[in-house]
Amino acid sequence: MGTVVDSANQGAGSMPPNKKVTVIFVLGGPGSGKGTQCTNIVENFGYTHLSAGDLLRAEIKSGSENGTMISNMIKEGKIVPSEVTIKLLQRAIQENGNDKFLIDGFPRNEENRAAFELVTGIEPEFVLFFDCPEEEMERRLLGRNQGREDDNIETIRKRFKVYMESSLPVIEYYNSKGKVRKIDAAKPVGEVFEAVKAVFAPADEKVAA
Ligand SMILES: Nc1ncnc2c1ncn2[C@@H]1O[C@H](COP(=O)(O)OP(=O)(O)OP(=O)(O)O)[C@@H](O)[C@H]1O
Ligand SMILES: Nc1ccn([C@@H]2O[C@H](COP(=O)(O)O)[C@@H](O)[C@H]2O)c(=O)n1
Repeated sequence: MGTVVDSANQGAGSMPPNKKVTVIFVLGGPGSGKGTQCTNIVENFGYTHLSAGDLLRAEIKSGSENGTMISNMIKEGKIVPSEVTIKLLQRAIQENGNDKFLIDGFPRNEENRAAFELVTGIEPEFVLFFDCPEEEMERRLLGRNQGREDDNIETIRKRFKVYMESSLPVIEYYNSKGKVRKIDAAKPVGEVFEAVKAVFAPADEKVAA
């Protein structure tokens, strides 16, 4: 795997000294299949999956003082202030023994991206981008059935708007740096994973070499 960040050189409030981490950002629209494919990547390539949305939902459940604010933002499909999400991601990385992380659903906007880089000093190895048409994502979200408060048509439409206006520009930013690995996510799960494997397998061989 290419650049591995040495945390000793990272920004203020970063990882413990000498903890080297490799980070891959997993991005794509709501319902594009990020979580589903992260599960497959974890099983096959030894990464730890950190979903920003899951961390925020766990924070609500924990009774944190930020819980109500986070819950309201999620119900509206809005993006939670970066400092909150970054703190959760940092803590999850620090507490985990692994050194390879899939960060799913982050960065969601330019503020997320710039603040994460500033605070942690971490640059992603690459960005795995699940590209899926909106009508397919909508169909999947309406059928997900996991009791999520934001999987209703009103909030889904708001999430799509935020994705188009705030998240796609972040993907474009990384694309301009040659860091985006784009996957056709409209195909069945197994076919999508075949394309994902092709991205990870050469990187894994490089680590072994
Ligand atoms: N390739 C696929 N074909 C059909 N259904 C899929 C595919 N990938 C995932 N799904 C289903 O679509 C729904 C959304 O998938 P998933 O939760 O992985 O998306 P996500 O991108 O993580 O969503 P979110 O950003 O909202 O958390 C789930 O019910 C999942 O089982
Ligand atoms: N970087 C992020 C990620 C997520 N959120 C909020 O959580 C909602 C659900 O996210 P999923 O990735 O699980 O779909 C999302 O709509 C945001 O409200 C966030 O604020 N910042």
